Amino acid sequence: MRPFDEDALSAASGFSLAEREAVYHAIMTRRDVRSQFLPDPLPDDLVRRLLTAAHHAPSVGFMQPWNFILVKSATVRARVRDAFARANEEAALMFEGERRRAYRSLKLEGIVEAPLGICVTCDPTRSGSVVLGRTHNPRMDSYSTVCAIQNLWLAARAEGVGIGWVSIFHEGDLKSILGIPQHIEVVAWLCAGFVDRLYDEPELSVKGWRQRLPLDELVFHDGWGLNT
Ligand SMILES: Cc1cc2c(cc1C)N(C[C@H](O)[C@H](O)[C@H](O)COP(=O)(O)O)c1[nH]c(=O)[nH]c(=O)c1N2
Repeated sequence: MRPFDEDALSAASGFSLAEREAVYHAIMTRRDVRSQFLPDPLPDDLVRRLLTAAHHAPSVGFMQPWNFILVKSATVRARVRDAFARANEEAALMFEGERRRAYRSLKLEGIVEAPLGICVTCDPTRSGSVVLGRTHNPRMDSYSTVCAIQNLWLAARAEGVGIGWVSIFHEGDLKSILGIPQHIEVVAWLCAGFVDRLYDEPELSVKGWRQRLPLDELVFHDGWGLNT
């Protein structure tokens, strides 16, 4: 049986206790940011570190299907915000009564406030039509792109940069504003900027929209629904 004392763990993983705790600290305190962005531009070398973290994500067949469109232009970001506003009004109408009122009270983007927008895309043709690991599920390239986004999000947390993922768009609007070719999938619009404070819990939770589910209700053993 392998020993699991502190020294053995550090030796085996190459992470000291403080480094292991730092990984969990980034995970637990990462937040989706909508309204706390500071206007200061992000230095290019910092943005480069975030993109490098994203680019080291796992990807199906190592296809690396992502691209990152960096949008500093206030004019372009205003057009993206207008596209959000149109889609968001449609979204509001999908909820009824009190829930619609609550939805409308939420701030769900910081597209203009954040000094940088990062549109993350997925190119399904990046490594040919037959991709190792994607042969029976075509969505694996999108999943890979999401892994890149999560890497970026966690690295950003450690750098004091807030990230807000905005998904309330017609994809065609973003493609048209940014000149993205038809065959490329838009996976995310990320608002990025320095923050000096973050919510301790998800903003949707703090605002009473929805609470974190108990982990034990989500874990099954040896088959669906088997959690005894
Ligand atoms: C794929 C996807 C898409 C979106 C999001 C997330 C993800 C993963 N989230 C953020 C989401 O609301 C948030 O992650 C959860 O509420 C949990 O909060 P924390 O991220 O832990 O702060 C999000 N938030 C928002 O205000 N507007 C949006 O359009 C979206 N879209």
